[in-house]
Amino acid sequence: MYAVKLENVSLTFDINKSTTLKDIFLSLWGKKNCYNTLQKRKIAALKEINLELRQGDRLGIIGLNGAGKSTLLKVVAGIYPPTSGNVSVNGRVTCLFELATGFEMEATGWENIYLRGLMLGATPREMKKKALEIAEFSGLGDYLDLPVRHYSSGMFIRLAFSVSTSIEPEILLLDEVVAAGDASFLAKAEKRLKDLMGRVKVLLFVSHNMQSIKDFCNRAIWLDRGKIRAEGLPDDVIKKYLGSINNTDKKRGSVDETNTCVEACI
Ligand SMILES: Nc1ncnc2c1ncn2[C@@H]1O[C@H](COP(=O)(O)OP(=O)(O)OP(=O)(O)O)[C@@H](O)[C@H]1O
Repeated sequence: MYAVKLENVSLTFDINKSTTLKDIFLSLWGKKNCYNTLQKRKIAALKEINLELRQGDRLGIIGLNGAGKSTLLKVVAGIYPPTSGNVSVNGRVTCLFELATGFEMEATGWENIYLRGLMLGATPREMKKKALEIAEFSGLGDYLDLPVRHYSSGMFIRLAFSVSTSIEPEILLLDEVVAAGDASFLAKAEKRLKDLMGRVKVLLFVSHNMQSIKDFCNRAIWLDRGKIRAEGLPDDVIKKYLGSINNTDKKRGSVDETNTCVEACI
């Protein structure tokens, strides 16, 4: 039985860009046609992705900036519906990205611990048992009695990270950039995260750190302009990816370009 299955999944973002003052000046100088006040663009973030993950699969997702890695995680999380294709997920999903979103601003830290825990699939009884441990890990002390609208962004992250990592996920979606609060919190957060990544059954892990991909994953895909360019064992996929970067580097002298497919510009 699969845990995650993507069949021919494509996702295109429609972007409407208003004409700016700069565009108008450029059009006056004949540098740009500015008849349309709204320029329509399509960004093909994912193109015909096929993927099947089972228990024990720990998938590393690599690729240049803009290749579609985070979008892929968001499609699996159900945050973005695909433009075409099918996404099926069997199991409790925990997302460790965009941690600071989804709080009830008028509710206290304690109340948000319960609400988030329930949203992540824990039962009320489980949450009663876990709440104290979560509160302790967050280190937020008396702040937990206040509505979270009084929190700093670092405090949000502490709270969200503490809850999300205390509920045992079946499928863990992780974007490497988990800015987990200040230095004092970061050390214990990293340890907890590594423990969780080590024992979770199904992992989708986006990272630019190739060593982390090798350490935590047993499969990998290289996304290139929204398409899977290579898949297989992490070592092999990383070799292909880094090889292509070196080639591009030699040809162009730099690789700091984005890896996005802007399909149409009307
Ligand atoms: N909400 C959105 N609206 C419009 N375009 C988007 C949106 N989210 C992502 N994109 C576009 O989709 C493409 C893929 O973005 P994505 O964030 O998935 O890339 P990434 O591989 O995660 O990049 P990075 O390594 O820089 O984090 C980019 O061109 C980005 O501009």
